[in-house]
Amino acid sequence: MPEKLHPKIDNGLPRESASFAGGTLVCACTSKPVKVKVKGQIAHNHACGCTKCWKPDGAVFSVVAVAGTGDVTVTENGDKLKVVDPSATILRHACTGCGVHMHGPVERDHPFKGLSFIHPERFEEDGWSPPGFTAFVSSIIESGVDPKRMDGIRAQLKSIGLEPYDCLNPGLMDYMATWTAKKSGALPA
Ligand SMILES: N[C@@H](CCC(=O)N[C@@H](CS)C(=O)NCC(=O)O)C(=O)O
Ligand SMILES: [Zn+2]
Ligand SMILES: [Zn+2]
Repeated sequence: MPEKLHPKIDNGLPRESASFAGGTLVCACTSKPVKVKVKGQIAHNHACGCTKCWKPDGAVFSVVAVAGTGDVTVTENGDKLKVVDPSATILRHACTGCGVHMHGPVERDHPFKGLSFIHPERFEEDGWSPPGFTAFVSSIIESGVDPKRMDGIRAQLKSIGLEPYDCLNPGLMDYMATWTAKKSGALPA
């Protein structure tokens, strides 16, 4: 019996459209939903197993991607948003009505400064770039997943083509380490 990992990855990955030029993220409230416009295609879409990223009911993983913070604009009912943890790197703005995280800018000195984390499943439109890997897989245990299920879950992720990593993927880990090395002087800036 396969695990229910996330509705957008359990029945085949969503298809990217070359004509997708951005769209509108909408929260789950039936009245006065929060709307956030995103310009352009998203980047680094992935499944994330950490306890901090928003997941739909019943999902083991979140699906989360980034856009340039300058391309992300709250257009409706932004007064319903509240930052979940102001001390976190990602300032996750959650809807106080339904709990969906609508955007999460990184504003502090960090390799991801200037990027905003968003959940593309909340787009009204199709065509966004599908997830390409899975991050923070071991962290699902922190949400209560029995460690005995991990081998099966990792195998399932591999079969979907979402290579499981316990942190980020090698490309992003190298990018962050390069930023840190340039800051410390270990590599030339
Ligand atoms: N094991 C931790 C990992 C949390 C974590 O480091 N999450 C990553 C992936 S979203 C991150 O970059 N967090 C930065 C933040 O939460 O601001 C958990 O599951 O809570
Ligand atoms: Zn809402
Ligand atoms: Zn996460």
